[in-house]
Amino acid sequence: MDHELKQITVAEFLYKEKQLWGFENPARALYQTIREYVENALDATDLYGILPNVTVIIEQDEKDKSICTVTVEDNGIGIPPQKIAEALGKPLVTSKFKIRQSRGQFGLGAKAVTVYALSTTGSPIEAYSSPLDSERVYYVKFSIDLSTNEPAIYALGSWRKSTKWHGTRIRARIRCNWSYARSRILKYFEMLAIVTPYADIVFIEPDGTIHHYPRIVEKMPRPPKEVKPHPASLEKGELQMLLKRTTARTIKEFLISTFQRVGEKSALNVLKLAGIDPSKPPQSLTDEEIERLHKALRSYKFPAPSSEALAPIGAELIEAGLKAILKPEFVVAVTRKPRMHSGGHPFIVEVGIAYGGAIEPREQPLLLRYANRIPLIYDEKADVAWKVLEEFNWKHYGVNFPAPLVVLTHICSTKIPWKVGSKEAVAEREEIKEELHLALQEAARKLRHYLIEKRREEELREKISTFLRYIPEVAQSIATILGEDGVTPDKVQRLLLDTLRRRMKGKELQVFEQQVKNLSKVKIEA
Ligand SMILES: Nc1ncnc2c1ncn2[C@@H]1O[C@H](COP(=O)(O)OP(=O)(O)OP(=O)(O)O)[C@@H](O)[C@H]1O
Repeated sequence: MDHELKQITVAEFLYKEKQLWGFENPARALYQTIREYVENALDATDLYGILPNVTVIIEQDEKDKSICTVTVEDNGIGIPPQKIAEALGKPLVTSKFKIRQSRGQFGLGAKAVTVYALSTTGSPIEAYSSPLDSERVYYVKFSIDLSTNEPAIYALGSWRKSTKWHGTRIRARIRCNWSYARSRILKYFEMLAIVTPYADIVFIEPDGTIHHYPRIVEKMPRPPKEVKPHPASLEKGELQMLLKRTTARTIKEFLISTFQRVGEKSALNVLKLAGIDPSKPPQSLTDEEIERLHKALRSYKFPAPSSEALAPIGAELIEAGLKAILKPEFVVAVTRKPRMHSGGHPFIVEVGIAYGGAIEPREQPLLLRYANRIPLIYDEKADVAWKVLEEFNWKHYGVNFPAPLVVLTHICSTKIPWKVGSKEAVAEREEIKEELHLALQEAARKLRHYLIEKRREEELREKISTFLRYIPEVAQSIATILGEDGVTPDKVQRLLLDTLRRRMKGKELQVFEQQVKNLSKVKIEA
């Protein structure tokens, strides 16, 4: 039997399996290209405490409308000159293999665009970058050599800067379908503006139409900190790798220096549980000992992981974003406390609700999903947030459909359990599902309270207006019946209103005064 084995490079894999990375057709590929570049632009700014300015331009070829050039510019930290081609042209190279929340996670996004450009138009990518504090701008024109998995460089250059700009500008020429992708891309920017109200984003369509999402707040969420791994979060393979690489002299020292939440006492307890001598060198552990250590780390009750590596958006910013973009009459947001999923990965769930105002009534709530501040647009029904929303009973919260209701969900974590590499749906994890449900309940309770108040006010308005409708007539009749000098309908009306006023207080009085104003207006006009 012929059993020929062949190994392909990661670049070739990206080339052959485009659909896994969101490049399955020209419309989706255009959207995915924008996403990958914009998310890199935001990671290069807000993760480092820089208020982002991001410009995105799509141009269509004059002769062939199915070819687009996408340009994305940011004011981020830039890429060191000698690393530009590698960062954007060598698969699995990333600065984000850290335990800290970021939009990027795999080290593949920009490379998937490079490969897609190569496979559809054959064009290289052009990148300009000026790192923070650099006097120069660096230019690289590159692609990927599929057979070696290395960047293929076509041109290099650098020059002195004439402005203070720092950041990265990247340009890709790809096969696209602008008219099919347009609505999704616009939705993406709108969703992005909601959770990034501290960014200034400009998007220019091929016909020159400019969409500007201005910065509406100057305050940014605190950038997340890099932390050590939590001992319960590791797979056995990862533990093996760390044991191989460590410079610690004993296994006890290894545990204390490698992980968060492990001190002298817990290290000794875990090693006792695993039956391993604390003075043993880490590299000398047998496979069986590693297995026992892994089990002991998983079962030992360590304190919960630090949430410093997470950067939730915060209720205040979510509310500001929802208000600015959707113009609702009511908005509320909830940020839950940190928890762990899949053993030891910390996560935080946030939920926002916007109701009424400019929101169109729909048969079901409009769901806006986010993970690590990335808007998620495709594969809605495969997402854990969709499941939670589907099972939610809105009747308990006084909402009857059709209703003008938008629900925003945000999951942030040092490790988002993505369903596939294109990062469009979050997999179901019991802990995440539970938190989403609790956050939704908390926000929906506030909506119910608002709706009850609103209904009460409407009833009150109705009651008072019925009252007031008859007052001029009654005043007129009383004045006529009394028929005394000086008892005018006006005087009687004022007397009646004062009597009513004395019996009211709070909201009731407020509504009454509003309606009295209208009443006298009608009279004057008449
Ligand atoms: N605009 C940018 N500014 C600064 N650095 C950038 C920029 N774009 C890319 N990089 C660097 O290039 C690296 C690789 O980017 P790439 O999009 O391939 O992967 P990633 O963002 O790390 O992960 P993912 O595949 O999940 O998106 C990034 O980790 C970052 O270090």
